[in-house]
Amino acid sequence: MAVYTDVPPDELAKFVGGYDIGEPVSCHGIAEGVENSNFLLRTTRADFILTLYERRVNPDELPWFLGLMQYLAQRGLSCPRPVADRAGVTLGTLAGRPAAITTFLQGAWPRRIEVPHCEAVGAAMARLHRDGEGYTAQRRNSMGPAAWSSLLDSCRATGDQVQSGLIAEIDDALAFIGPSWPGQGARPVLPRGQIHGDLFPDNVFFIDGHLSGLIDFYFACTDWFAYDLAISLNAWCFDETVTFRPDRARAMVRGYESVRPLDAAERAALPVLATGAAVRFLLTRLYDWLNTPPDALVTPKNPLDYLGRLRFFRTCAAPLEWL
Ligand SMILES: Nc1ncnc2c1ncn2[C@@H]1O[C@H](COP(=O)(O)OP(=O)(O)OP(=O)(O)O)[C@@H](O)[C@H]1O
Ligand SMILES: N[C@@H](CCO)C(=O)O
Repeated sequence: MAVYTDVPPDELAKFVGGYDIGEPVSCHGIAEGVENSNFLLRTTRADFILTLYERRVNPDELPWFLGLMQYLAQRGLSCPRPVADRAGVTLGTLAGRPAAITTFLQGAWPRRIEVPHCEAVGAAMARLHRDGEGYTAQRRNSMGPAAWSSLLDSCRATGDQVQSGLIAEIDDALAFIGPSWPGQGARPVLPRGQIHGDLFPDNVFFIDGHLSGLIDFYFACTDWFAYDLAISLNAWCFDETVTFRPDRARAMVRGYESVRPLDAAERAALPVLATGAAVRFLLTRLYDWLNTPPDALVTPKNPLDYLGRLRFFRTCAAPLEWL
């Protein structure tokens, strides 16, 4: 369960009193997620999400994330909208943590992924890329290639306990990715802008098979659009046995291109971008696996699911034959 910080009732009442959203009726910790503490806050007027920012979020960057969500929501993208307090401020402090209240999004994430989900996610991602264009403030990808070596170093001593040879395999992948990444040497740069950066199934809500919205923008950043697609190809297009599902991947790319066609350089870069995305989530999962105490109220995700993805994408020739 991802509730790292308890909120005393008197502090909650004082905090909510700063907003014009009614009186708090209940506030329950939400079991899902691994990054932040999330609560379903029910007031006399409506349901909201209360988030206390924990681990990987740099508090100085919170105004950028909240501003992006506000901007995208104003352009019609269905995503949580930060709620301003009576002074017009969307970011506060609660129980010693940075905290914000956002609107509650109806729907549920798909427990069983079907091909049409993938097409809908592709289209929604492309709309996010298009609609984010007027949000000009940039945020460097703090989980991009520049961060991977030090993450790997922090796992180096104990990583092979998870699987023998794992660290050497990641070292080898990084040596391949480094010079092959867009913008390196003669490699072309790609179209870039605001990306979600973590568009996994548990961050996309559906109602009756229709996509109802996107949540969790706290890894959003300014990066190659095609890298966002590469992240979601990893997250959505493998089954439970970590077998690649080309039907899902084709549907995702089709959905994406119904809004924003990929150019030739983006298509050619997809294998290395997908390899990099596999390394990124393998590393963060590995770090969490090695550093989460057994009695913690959060269940770390299995890093080896991403080793399977990494191996798959490393064997793909460019351009991907299934596109
Ligand atoms: N705006 C929202 N509307 C409705 N439910 C929400 C909203 N935001 C979060 N939730 C609920 O809280 C859960 C966890 O939220 P979120 O994914 O943002 O947490 P996280 O700790 O950042 O997780 P992750 O591991 O995906 O990074 C979601 O799966 C969803 O059930
Ligand atoms: N979506 C990530 C967790 C949040 O960073 C994962 O599944 O590894």
